Amino acid sequence: MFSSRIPFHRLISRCAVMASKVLREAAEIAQLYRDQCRFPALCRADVGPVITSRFGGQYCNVYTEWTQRDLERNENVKFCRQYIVFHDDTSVVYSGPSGNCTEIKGELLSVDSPSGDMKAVLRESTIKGEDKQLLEIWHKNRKLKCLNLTTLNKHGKVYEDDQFGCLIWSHSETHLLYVAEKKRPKTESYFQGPETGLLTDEEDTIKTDKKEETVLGQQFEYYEDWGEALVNKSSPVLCVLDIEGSNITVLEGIPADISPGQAFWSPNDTGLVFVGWWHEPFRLGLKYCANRRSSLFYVDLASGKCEQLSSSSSAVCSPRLSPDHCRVVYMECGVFGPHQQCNRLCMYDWYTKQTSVVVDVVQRARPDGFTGIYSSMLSPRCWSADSQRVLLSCAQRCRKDLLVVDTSTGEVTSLTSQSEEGSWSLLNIHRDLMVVSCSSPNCPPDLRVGFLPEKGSESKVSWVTLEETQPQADISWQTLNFSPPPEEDNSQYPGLDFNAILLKPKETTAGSKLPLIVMPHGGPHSVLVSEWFLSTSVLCKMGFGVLLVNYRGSLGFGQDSILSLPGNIGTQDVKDVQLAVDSVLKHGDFDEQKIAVVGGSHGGFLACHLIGQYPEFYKACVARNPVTNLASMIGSTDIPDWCLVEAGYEYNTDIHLEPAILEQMLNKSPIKHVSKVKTPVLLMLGEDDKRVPSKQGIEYYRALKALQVPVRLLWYPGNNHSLSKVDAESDGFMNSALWIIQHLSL
Ligand SMILES: CSCC[C@H](NC=O)C(=O)N[C@@H](CO)C(=O)O
Repeated sequence: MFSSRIPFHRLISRCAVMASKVLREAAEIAQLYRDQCRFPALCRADVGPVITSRFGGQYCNVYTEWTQRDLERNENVKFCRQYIVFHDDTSVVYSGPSGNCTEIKGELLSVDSPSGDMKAVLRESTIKGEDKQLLEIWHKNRKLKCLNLTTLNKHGKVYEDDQFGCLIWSHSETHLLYVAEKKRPKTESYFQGPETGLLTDEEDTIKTDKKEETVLGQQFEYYEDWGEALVNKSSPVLCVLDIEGSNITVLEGIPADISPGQAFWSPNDTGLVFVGWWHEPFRLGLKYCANRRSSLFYVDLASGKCEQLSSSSSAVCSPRLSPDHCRVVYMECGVFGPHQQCNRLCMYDWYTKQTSVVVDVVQRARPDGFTGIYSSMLSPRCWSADSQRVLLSCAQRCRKDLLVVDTSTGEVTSLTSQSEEGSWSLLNIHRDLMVVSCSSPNCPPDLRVGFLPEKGSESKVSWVTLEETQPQADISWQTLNFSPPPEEDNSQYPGLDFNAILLKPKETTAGSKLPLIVMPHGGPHSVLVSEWFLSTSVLCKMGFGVLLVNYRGSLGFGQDSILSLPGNIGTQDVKDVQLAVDSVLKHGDFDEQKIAVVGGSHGGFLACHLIGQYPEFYKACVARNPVTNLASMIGSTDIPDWCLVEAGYEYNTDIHLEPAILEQMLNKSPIKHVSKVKTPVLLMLGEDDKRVPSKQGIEYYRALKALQVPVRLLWYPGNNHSLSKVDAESDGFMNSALWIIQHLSL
């Protein structure tokens, strides 16, 4: 059994040192997960008006909102905490919390008026057993008004999502703007209404001052929606509330083929500026898809005239008005093609009506290291006080940095590239006071404020921490860079490199080898930045090494890297991940027999590919809502264009699928390699996933069953693509960890 050339005692001791200690008991893992869940994440920050005290000192209030998983209540709780910041014109003099945390319940949206005197809240509430949406107006310590929007019945549900939703005060503070679903006709069956075919609903007649028509035979009408995470959101309308008169106007004049969202008041409140997405001939999923044809529009309130302000052939998002009300910045990228790309930062001059490109698409990293703009959204406010510079946070390779853009020169300067921390997120900026959050793979998010230094002194920003977090001493992390060997270089896009983040438990027994979990991200045009993740920190504390791979095609490395992948999925990305793993193994810290792969969506696609293409290598696999067969997915996903583009074809809404195209899609899919799989697979599927319908996972499950490869399927009702409900996420984590422990024989 043993080689005679190695003495038996040495073999025993070698086995003993090689076995690294991993936490295996379910109860202990659950306790660790529970402990790590106690670090909240920031989701919003607002800066209130500057107040000058009797003694001449200036101060302002910083309002923050946080979310935290509550495993006992099985929900994500949201709470707020406020801070007082005393400052002079350029620096923070004193700061501290003003009071404790308060849980926020039932609020869908809330916003202070520009002066800070009033507050508007959109609330959901159950009244006499029925769900209602209420719009409340608060003034100082009083609730001035509460409108029951559901009963008023001027429109459907108010949109509270990031894609379309908004709740915005007019500059005059007399009106509020929001987006809601268009009112639908009341319907009844041909066999339930009176024979006249037209009914009136008395209750609605009273509430809406108008006879409401009931149409017959349309109860089963299909309304397209905007896909994954935007279900039942079909036809948004812009709504304006006149606060004094409690009057709601649903805006007309917006072209019938446009869905409006992300709206705000124009200078002088003469009209509304919004992003309009074209929805003909049909709607495609919008979440994670910045590449949908859309433009900036202005609708004039007096005339109802609607004007298009940006190009008809691009995709735009996040328009933000400058403090002097003269200019609007927004991000723009190409239509169709990769779902997330390098953005252009554009600027529209309100008075000259001229548009300029402030920062263009970056094909390759510039000599100063700038790789382009990859933010999915600009922060609610992003302008410097003098309306000259714009601040944003975005991935630069695998680190999220704070960048300042000078709008007159297009010059980009990083505020954070020299810092030691992992990644930075801009929450807000107001009168040059920046509110940011900073985290690392071993340090949960903190909260800091600092003044934007004047141009030329950007590196001199001095941060004041309002909420501190401690780095976790038992986790170490590093960034690793990789260059593909010549035979894997992309001839169309030569010389591209990529990177990975490696997390390791700090304390390891000398000579022992760690088990390794490989995690490629989804998208594929997405990126894993060096920030805090709950699951990776728990796995690392359990005793695993974790390798997060940003293969070629990831965001943050230049547009060429993104463009190098479509047409090459299933090969280039798979080989990049394997190269990263092989390189890490060469350093000898990890046990080659104890490697697992975990991924969701396109990351699940890669996990399934890796176990098919490297059948002896991975000892356990976990796949969340994986893409397993592009050819069978194209007809059922909310983003069929993804299948064609990533398979290397152009997409048109009237595309006719040829057998050769379907064959290519099949060839690039993990199912093609399934007969070689030996690795035990844990599948986790969301019943309501519109992006990668659960049938993808089931197709793979059946194939593995037929091949007698160990497979287990976890089915999460009420969950969509992200499997992010608290019980699904925590159950998924526990089962993944235990699956890996079992099949790595730990
Ligand atoms: C047809 S679904 C393609 C995969 C999916 N892409 C975009 O939604 C994906 O990988 N999603 C990632 C996020 O980008 C995920 O982790 O869910």
